[in-house]
Amino acid sequence: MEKQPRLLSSQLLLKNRVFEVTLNRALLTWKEIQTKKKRVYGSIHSTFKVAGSYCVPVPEIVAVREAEADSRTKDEGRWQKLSQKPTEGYPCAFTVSYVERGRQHRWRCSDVTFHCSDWTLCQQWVQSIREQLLLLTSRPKHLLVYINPYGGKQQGKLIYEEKVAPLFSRASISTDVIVTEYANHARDHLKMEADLKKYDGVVCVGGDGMFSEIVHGLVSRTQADCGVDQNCAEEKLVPCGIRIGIIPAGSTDCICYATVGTNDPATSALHVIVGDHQPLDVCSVHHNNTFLRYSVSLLGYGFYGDVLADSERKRWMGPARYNFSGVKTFLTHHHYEGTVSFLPATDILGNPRDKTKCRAGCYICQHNGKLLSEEAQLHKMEEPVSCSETEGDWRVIRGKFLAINAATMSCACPRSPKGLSACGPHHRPHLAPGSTSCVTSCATPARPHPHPQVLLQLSILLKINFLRHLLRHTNKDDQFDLAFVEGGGARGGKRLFRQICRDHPACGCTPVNSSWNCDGEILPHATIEVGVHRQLIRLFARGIEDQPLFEDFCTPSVI
Ligand SMILES: CCCCCCCCCCCCC/C=C/[C@@H](O)[C@H](COP(=O)(O)O)NC(=O)CCCCCCCCCCCCCCC
Ligand SMILES: Nc1ncnc2c1ncn2[C@@H]1O[C@H](COP(=O)(O)OP(=O)(O)O)[C@@H](O)[C@H]1O
Ligand SMILES: [Ca+2]
Repeated sequence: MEKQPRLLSSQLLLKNRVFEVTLNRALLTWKEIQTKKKRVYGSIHSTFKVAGSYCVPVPEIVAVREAEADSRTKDEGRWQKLSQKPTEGYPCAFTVSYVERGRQHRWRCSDVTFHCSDWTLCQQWVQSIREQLLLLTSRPKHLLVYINPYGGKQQGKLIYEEKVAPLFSRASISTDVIVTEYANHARDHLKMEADLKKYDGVVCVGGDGMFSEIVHGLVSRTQADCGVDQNCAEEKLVPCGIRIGIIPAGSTDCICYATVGTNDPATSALHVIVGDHQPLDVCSVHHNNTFLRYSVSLLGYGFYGDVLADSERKRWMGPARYNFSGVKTFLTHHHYEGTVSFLPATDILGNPRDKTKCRAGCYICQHNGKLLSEEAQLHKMEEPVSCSETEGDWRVIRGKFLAINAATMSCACPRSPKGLSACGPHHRPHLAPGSTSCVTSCATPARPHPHPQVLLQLSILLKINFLRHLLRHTNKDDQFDLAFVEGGGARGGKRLFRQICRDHPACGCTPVNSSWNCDGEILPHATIEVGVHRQLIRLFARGIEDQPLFEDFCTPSVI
């Protein structure tokens, strides 16, 4: 990093020890100065030695404030050593709150209090840090908060009041809070009433369904303001100008987990405070040229549709309803006949087994997902032909499916920390490359194909394999090396599935239709068209950071 000019540097006390504290535009650093007795030519000299050294990036400082009346009397001896005397009767200490990184991508707000020799110096420090914070223009100052009191374990209000509101107030963020009173309250308020010009962002306290309400409200509002017709499947949608923060308080919370790395309310609040940007792709779902819904996480027919339909009847169980309905659905083993048509994504990175990881500041997400490396060229040539037919550029798969899943993001969540998309080495695709990942688990093939990765198995074997496939969600293994699972990318901006046919007679043991699970909301239509809209929304998130090697709470970084 380019060396930044020093703005301020002083010797200050921290826990009764002397530190050299320095502020520049990028970093706040503090280095301990230990006094050590050293014998030189027979006389005792006091020499300084630099020991522990810590730093916090300025953008990760949450706030600075003057500390309350402090333990100055205790420090008297130390100040005398530094030949300084603290001013009587004034606060001579200031506290810096900053982001501290913990295990598994968790962030915490920590405090460090520095004691100054006089009031003027203390004021100078507080002022200088505040000035640096004011330069961070991407930080939100005024937020509109929607709380779903009904989702997850019905703790949304409590989570916000106890874990989030105190952090927002520490960061001097003002809020207007709406606790929703019915389903689609937040969506309709955003679409028709909210004065969005007043806010720097919208915060959603709830699960993926609540986030979906916010997305629908904002996207619909933006299209209405710009005269774009959502019913026209071919329309290019206009990106939303306002960012969304997600405080996880739902049952799966995969959009939060996949963009931050954990489902922890305080971590999410800190991501909002520091004002990061994470663009996300959004799928639009149409039926007969009528707009149905948007999807950001999972659009799943068959297994996940059936799990959802069953689990909604067991809401009283809370998040555990999915496990119960998951096992039940697995054991009932329904499969559905249908046709999937899609345009393979050959012009982007993020193929199955792509070696690049999508991490904070991802190169692929920032560079329009264009084919940029030789490695990607190679993927293009190796793209499997699979069991599908082709119709021009389109690939068509007909068969009996246990599940058809289109994941616009990794769908990583505590149940499946690596997510379920086929893209990326650990199945964590890019967050905004402009494609969706289509994973089909077929029961019987319409036509077997010799390619080893897409050869489909008979359904009795499939049942065993499907369990193995599910089990692999829970660990690091490759979910897509099983013979009956097909994974592939589908191109964005075009129709992904042309139709899932209802009219093929199914074999006697199978109900005719499942329903679509669209980000956890039931879509009753079977035939749908899906298109991907690149980077349509932006979150207050950084993407998943590379994990530090050390285990314990560790920031401020030790230099
Ligand atoms: C044997 C253990 C297998 C564990 C398999 C775990 C698979 C988890 C995949 C998770 C995909 C998540 C996609 C997320 C979608 C969400 O947008 C959406 C809404 O979120 P919200 O509740 O916050 O509003 N969530 C969902 O649709 C929930 C899907 C959850 C499915 C759980 C399935 C459990 C399956 C258990 C099968 C066990 C078979 C055992 C046989 C003896
Ligand atoms: N006040 C409310 N009362 C009832 N339902 C609500 C309310 N606010 C939002 N909802 C709806 O609650 C459903 C579940 O919310 P969600 O955040 O997805 O929680 P969960 O993760 O538990 O499913 C969503 O369909 C959402 O539209
Ligand atoms: Ca839900």
